[in-house]
Amino acid sequence: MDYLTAGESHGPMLTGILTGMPANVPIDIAAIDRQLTLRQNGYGRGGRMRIEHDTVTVTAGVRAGQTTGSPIGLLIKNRDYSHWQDIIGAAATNPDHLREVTRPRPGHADLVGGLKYDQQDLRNILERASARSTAMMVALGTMTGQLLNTLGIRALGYVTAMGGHRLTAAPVPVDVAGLTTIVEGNDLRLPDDRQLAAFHAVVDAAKAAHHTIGGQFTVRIDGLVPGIGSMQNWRERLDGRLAGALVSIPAIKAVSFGDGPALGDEPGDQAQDDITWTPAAGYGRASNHLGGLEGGMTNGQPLLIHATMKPIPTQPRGLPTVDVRTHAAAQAVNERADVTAVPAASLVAQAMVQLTLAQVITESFSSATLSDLQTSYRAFAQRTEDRKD
Ligand SMILES: Cc1cc2nc3c(=O)[nH]c(=O)nc-3n(C[C@H](O)[C@H](O)[C@H](O)COP(=O)(O)O)c2cc1C
Ligand SMILES: C=C(O[C@@H]1CC(C(=O)O)=C[C@@H](OP(=O)(O)O)[C@H]1O)C(=O)O
Repeated sequence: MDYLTAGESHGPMLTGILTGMPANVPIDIAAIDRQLTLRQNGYGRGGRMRIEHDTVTVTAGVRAGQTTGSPIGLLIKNRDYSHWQDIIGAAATNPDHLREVTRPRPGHADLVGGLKYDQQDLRNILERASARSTAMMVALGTMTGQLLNTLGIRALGYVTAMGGHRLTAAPVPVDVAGLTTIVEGNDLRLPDDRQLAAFHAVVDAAKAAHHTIGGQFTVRIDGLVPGIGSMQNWRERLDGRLAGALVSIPAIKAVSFGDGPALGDEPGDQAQDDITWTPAAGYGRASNHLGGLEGGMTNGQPLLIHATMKPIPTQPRGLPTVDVRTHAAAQAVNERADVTAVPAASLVAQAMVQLTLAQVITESFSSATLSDLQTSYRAFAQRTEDRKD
């Protein structure tokens, strides 16, 4: 399984291609559109999200609601393109250099991308570096999530901190199924909606002060059998693949598992998860400090992955920079921007986890068709289950 996207932020559309999906997987396009809407709806997002109404069109690989095993083509239109087609359309000449960017924004790809790709108009860099592409990642990830659901695997991304303000209590439901209703029912993807007003106030204060905020989120995955991933070679370690996928999301600067950085401070005997066994449940764990991963493999506990998003780099006041035409000191261009996008990022991370797990699982088990995959996955699960007695 592999996937690619193409598309500029203000170009006509985003394009996605997903190869390696088994045949005969039921695809619910309306459910993908619901996730696209959730990605757009986070409190603290900027004016662009009032222009777009993301929906996906499936152009290949799905027939009558089921995958055929062929490459899947997806597209999401950019409504904003109607304002940009004379500026960045493939045939546009833009003789008046409208919306040209020569004052690169610190924290963005603008400067280094311009140097690397030898572009005088840095818009040619920022258009592609923009996190607009994450809309397509959510469409692709949700589609692979529908495959994972058929194996009993469910993932959920939710927010735990914004602008230095943290959730004050542990979330009440402790499984993905219970958490999903709460998380998808509020506009900050919080697992405890009683704390929504306090988080809204943090976003409002940032907006009023004309600055931006980042935060932290968790992706939890339930239903994975032990033994997904491998300790054999570094490329096969699931922790490495998940971490790589998550830090590839724009603005994600740290990823950890289980107790994360706190593990470095804990005494050794309290930082592991004691192994238990009962005739009814087989192997179990007394805790989940390690977030469900040992030796680069799932251990049957829920996966708990945490990530940190830096504050949105575009600043309403424009940070100090240099004009690339003159090398004179300048104020960075102020593109329209979000105050924060941590809720959206938590959903993008959920999608990246879904894509990564679907890749690893289809690599590990026979997967030409959904029934091939279900048969070989269940046989593997059964073999490890049988070790209970
Ligand atoms: C969902 C989402 C929305 C974002 N919105 C903005 C934005 O409105 N303005 C901005 O400057 N950066 C935004 N970013 C972050 C930038 O895209 C990102 O910081 C930039 O491309 C540089 O990448 P890096 O931070 O990984 O180095 C957003 C990121 C995500 C995931
Ligand atoms: C378009 C999206 O996010 C964009 C990501 C982004 C950036 O620099 O990453 C900058 C902003 O774009 P614009 O300048 O058009 O307002 C965000 O709105 C999206 O999430 O769909």
